[in-house]
Amino acid sequence: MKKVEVIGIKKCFGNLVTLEDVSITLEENQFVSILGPSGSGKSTLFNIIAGLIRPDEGTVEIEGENVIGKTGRVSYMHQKDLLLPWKTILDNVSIPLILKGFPKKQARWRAGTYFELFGLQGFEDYYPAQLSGGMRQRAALLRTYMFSNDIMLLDEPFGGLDAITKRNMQHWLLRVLENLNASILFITHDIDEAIFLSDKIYVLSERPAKVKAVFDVNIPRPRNIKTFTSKTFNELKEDILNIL
Ligand SMILES: Nc1ncnc2c1ncn2[C@@H]1O[C@H](COP(=O)(O)OP(=O)(O)OP(=O)(O)O)[C@@H](O)[C@H]1O
Repeated sequence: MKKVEVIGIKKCFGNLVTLEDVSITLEENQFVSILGPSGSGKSTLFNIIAGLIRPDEGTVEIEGENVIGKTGRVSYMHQKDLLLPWKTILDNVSIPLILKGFPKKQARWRAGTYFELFGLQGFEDYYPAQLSGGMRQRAALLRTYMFSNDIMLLDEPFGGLDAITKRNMQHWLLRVLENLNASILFITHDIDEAIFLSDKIYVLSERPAKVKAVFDVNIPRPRNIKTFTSKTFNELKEDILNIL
């Protein structure tokens, strides 16, 4: 089933054309990456899918429903999605449930049931500043997941992490996703990350961003450290590098 269908999106800011005829499809339980140069309009595309801004042309359908200008249907993690420093991790992660109307106690209980899966068990009462960068990102991802369990837009969630933590987070994310029912759109600048995580990769051009190429990632799951050195991985990487 199609979870998200973006059709022919065009977006200008004044005279600046950022997106030009962009079409993207996300199927149920798929992991789809959007790879593109800085400033090409990837975040703008997510803002349009999330209903935060309106395109000049084109439509966005979520499960067949037109959602232009409608928020609340997907969960969205921004590049620098900060946890509230004055709230504990458990309270931070409970926020979406409280916004949805759950009483505080029930929200905390429900959010708490995911702490083990997200590698945060035992840190419920810590404050964000007391956690490592990787743990903070896992908490931010869990909070995102609490918004809407099925469709997540992740805008470079590992962009600010060091190389080793980033690699660990990529492996962790794949393991977690095996246990969750989620369809994911993922923005990244990192070709290795896109191949390792995705079922499909859209490569965007420089601004105005158009879809330059679409690659299916035919690498079996579960994937592991050996994936990075496999023949299929490296052939695909070469194909993508040739396009960029
Ligand atoms: N509200 C706005 N008003 C005017 N220009 C904007 C607005 N939002 C974005 N832009 C411009 O549109 C272009 C695309 O921005 P966007 O943030 O979508 O790019 P991006 O591909 O996500 O970049 P990065 O990878 O660096 O985050 C940029 O040139 C940006 O300056």
